[in-house]
Amino acid sequence: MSILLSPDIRTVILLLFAGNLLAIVMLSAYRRKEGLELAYRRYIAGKIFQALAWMLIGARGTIPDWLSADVGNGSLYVGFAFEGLAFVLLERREKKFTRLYAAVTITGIFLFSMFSTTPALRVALSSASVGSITAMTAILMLYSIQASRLRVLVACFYIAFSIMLACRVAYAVLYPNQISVFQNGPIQAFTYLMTFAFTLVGGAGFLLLLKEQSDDALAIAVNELQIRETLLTNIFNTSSVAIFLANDDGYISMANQRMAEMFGRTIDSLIGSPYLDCVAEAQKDEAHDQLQKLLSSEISFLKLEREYSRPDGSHFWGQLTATHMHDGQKVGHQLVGVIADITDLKLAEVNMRKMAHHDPLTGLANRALFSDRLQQAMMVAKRDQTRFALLYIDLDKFKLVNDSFGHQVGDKLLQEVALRISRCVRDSDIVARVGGDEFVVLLRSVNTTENALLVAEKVRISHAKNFKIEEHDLAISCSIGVAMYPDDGTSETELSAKSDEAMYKAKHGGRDQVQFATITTTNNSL
Ligand SMILES: Nc1nc2c(ncn2[C@@H]2O[C@H](COP(=O)(O)OP(=O)(O)OP(=O)(O)O)[C@@H](O)[C@H]2O)c(=O)[nH]1
Repeated sequence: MSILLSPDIRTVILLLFAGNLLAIVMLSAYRRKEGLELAYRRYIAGKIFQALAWMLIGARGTIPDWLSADVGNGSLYVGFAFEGLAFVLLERREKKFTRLYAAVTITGIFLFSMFSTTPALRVALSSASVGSITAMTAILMLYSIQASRLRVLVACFYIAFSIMLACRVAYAVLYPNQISVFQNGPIQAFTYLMTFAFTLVGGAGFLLLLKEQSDDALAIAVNELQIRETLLTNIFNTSSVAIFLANDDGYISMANQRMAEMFGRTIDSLIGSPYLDCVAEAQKDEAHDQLQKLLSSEISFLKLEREYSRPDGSHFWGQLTATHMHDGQKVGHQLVGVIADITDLKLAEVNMRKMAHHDPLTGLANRALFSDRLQQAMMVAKRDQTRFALLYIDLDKFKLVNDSFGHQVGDKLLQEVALRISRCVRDSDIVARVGGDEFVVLLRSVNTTENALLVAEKVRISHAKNFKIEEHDLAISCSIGVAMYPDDGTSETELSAKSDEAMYKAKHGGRDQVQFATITTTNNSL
């Protein structure tokens, strides 16, 4: 007991040195959480400076006095400043605190070097500086954003230590002859033992607070993960697109409700079945190759349009977006696929394409498509040195039908006429509607004027039978102009102009007849 009350001060200083040294060793092995490194490094630095300080102070008498007193005390302030800063930085990583601690420490060092002329003044100045730093740390910890119980407790220790140091300052000022650094006695013993206890409590407190911060961060991370999981589950379950996971054998391991609906199957029947089973037969080989590339990481992303099949035999078009995923050793290679049903889009696309090239009333080719086919036919005929015929057909007095029975009847008549003309020619020929009641026919397979006349006459005669439109029995004839490639022209403009000219010849000749651009043929006689 007597040893406890009057320990040798040098021994206690040695203990303080050793205690700080051990704290450094222990802390170096501690694994801290990311983001807390700055506080952790400051604390270690604090312990290094404190160990150095106690070593220099303890060596008083064996090393130069300025080194022991000035550098030793300076190191002590810096050590406590780093330690205090570490506690503050655990929660608030702000530069202003570093500046605050630096200012107080530098002031302490300056005052000590200027005014520590007597042992008592040294004690007073040293205690005042350390006390100010620890008091500041306690206040900053208590004013933290969320002071936990542990933080308040550590701050209380700091306050107690500051109060003790304040008492020591007062004692040194009041009784300057009774105090110096190495003087033995109960007050000195109490001071140093408190400092030792404070060192232990501070170290344990810091580690616990470090752990508390890590736990809090972990709890926040877990909470965020749970929120994300809930969000992802909701997206997965309520998505309007099919979402699935497939393992490295291409077997589906997870599928959402939309996928089951899209494929006309149950989720249970999808899970465990090969993804390729869902692909339409015609695309299976290609899909297999792409799946292999994805699963072997040859490609990491895939976006394409694919035809899928359902167990009832029906098909639909889907846009597949697939990504390759590798999740450590747990699940290995995985494929994440998203399929959007684009069947309606595809149909609309087909219709749009058709509308761009076809006459909406009759379904025949329009002028653009006809022109394209005519160009092709000219190229082929030029290369093969063959001929072909172009018919220009205009209905006779069609206006009368419109005027007498209305446009609706006129439209239906045009549809019927389109049908009759189409039936007179081969599938390889092209029939187009290029104006109100004007049609053109490209006879690819006809290379003599005789044959051209035969087909043109067939078209003309196909109009001889009355058209039954609604309750009306309509008679309508047509005038046909024929141009031959290359005899009448070798360009679209020339051929069109010549067939048009021939058609007008037929109109002027009394209608219901066929006229050639360059040879005169009176059809009615045929
Ligand atoms: N019902 C209907 N009529 C159309 C359409 N496009 C044009 N027409 C009409 O078709 C008629 C074409 O008349 P024209 O070729 O000028 O003259 P026509 O009465 O046939 O007399 P000719 O050609 O001289 O024998 C006009 O009355 C146009 O308004 C259409 O899509 N539907």
